[in-house]
Amino acid sequence: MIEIEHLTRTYGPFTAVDDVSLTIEAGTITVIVGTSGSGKSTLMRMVNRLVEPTAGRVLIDGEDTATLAVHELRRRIGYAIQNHGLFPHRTVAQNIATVPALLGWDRARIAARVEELLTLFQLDPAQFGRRYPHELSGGQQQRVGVARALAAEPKLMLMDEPFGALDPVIRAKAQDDLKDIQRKLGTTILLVTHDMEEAIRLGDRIAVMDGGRLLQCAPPAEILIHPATAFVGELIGTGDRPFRLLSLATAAEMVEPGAAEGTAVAASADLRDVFAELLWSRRPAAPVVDAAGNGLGRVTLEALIARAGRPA
Ligand SMILES: Nc1ncnc2c1ncn2[C@@H]1O[C@H](COP(=O)(O)OP(=O)(O)OP(=O)(O)O)[C@@H](O)[C@H]1O
Repeated sequence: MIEIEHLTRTYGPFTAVDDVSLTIEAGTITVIVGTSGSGKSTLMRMVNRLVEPTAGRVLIDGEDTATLAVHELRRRIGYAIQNHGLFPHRTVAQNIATVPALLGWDRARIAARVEELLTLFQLDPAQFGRRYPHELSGGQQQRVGVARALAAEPKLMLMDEPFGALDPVIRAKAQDDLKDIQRKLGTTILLVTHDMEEAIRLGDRIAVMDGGRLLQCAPPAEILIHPATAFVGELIGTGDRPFRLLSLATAAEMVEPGAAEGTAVAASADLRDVFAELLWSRRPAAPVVDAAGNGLGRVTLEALIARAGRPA
């Protein structure tokens, strides 16, 4: 568990982060969103002490980070940033191996981990492991940056716009992969993004910042339905609200008994995609199947419309 208590950072007369308190439960993803310059990166960097707080403190599993040696703290925390920060004179494999090597893993274990991560991020280990960062595209560098941050399976990951340079298809895949890895390892993640879709897709909780202050920190549905201020509502995008609300649930949660015609939708499909499919194919309902293709029932347009509205 991460406890951020009254964190403040000033630069001269300017307050970049203003008395922010926030608790992040172990094994959850908290996504920080906010306008440019609202203090998101500064808040995150105070967790691994790339920026020292002016006031306040951060506790990791009850331990005050100010009492730890900085290198010790950073070794424990994975850190992935938009411009990836790869070491230019080390190969991709060496970059990913950085923290495991510091931790004294044996060579075979490191090699296996590098191969596993490159494969996970769809980079052929034989081809990419030996290359240098300048021999990769921006999106490939970014994936290597995330792989490096994950290499030693840190319990806590800080991610600052980690998927910013990825195209929408790879981005969605990288987000799904991150979520899978996070569930599998129980990693706690604090992630900064400008992309509200990403925040809703990944966040167990979304923290909204403005002018250095934390305006609201709550699960996505709560933020969508009850934004704490008009600014939070604006940031979350009022025009997209019904669709974003639908995107939080899957067909499995809305399945009802009965038949329907046409192509089936997967139980794991999110309700926004199901809604789009029904509108596009001009159907009042679609059959729902599980991963093995067994029929589970149907989902209806009527039920989706009811679900997309603000709860009474
Ligand atoms: N070293 C510094 N000296 C002075 N001001 C700084 C320093 N670092 C950050 N700031 C200021 O603090 C504010 C918050 O910066 P921060 O990088 O945390 O914002 P952000 O929300 O992450 O922005 P963005 O979304 O644009 O990356 C900005 O106004 C920035 O100019």
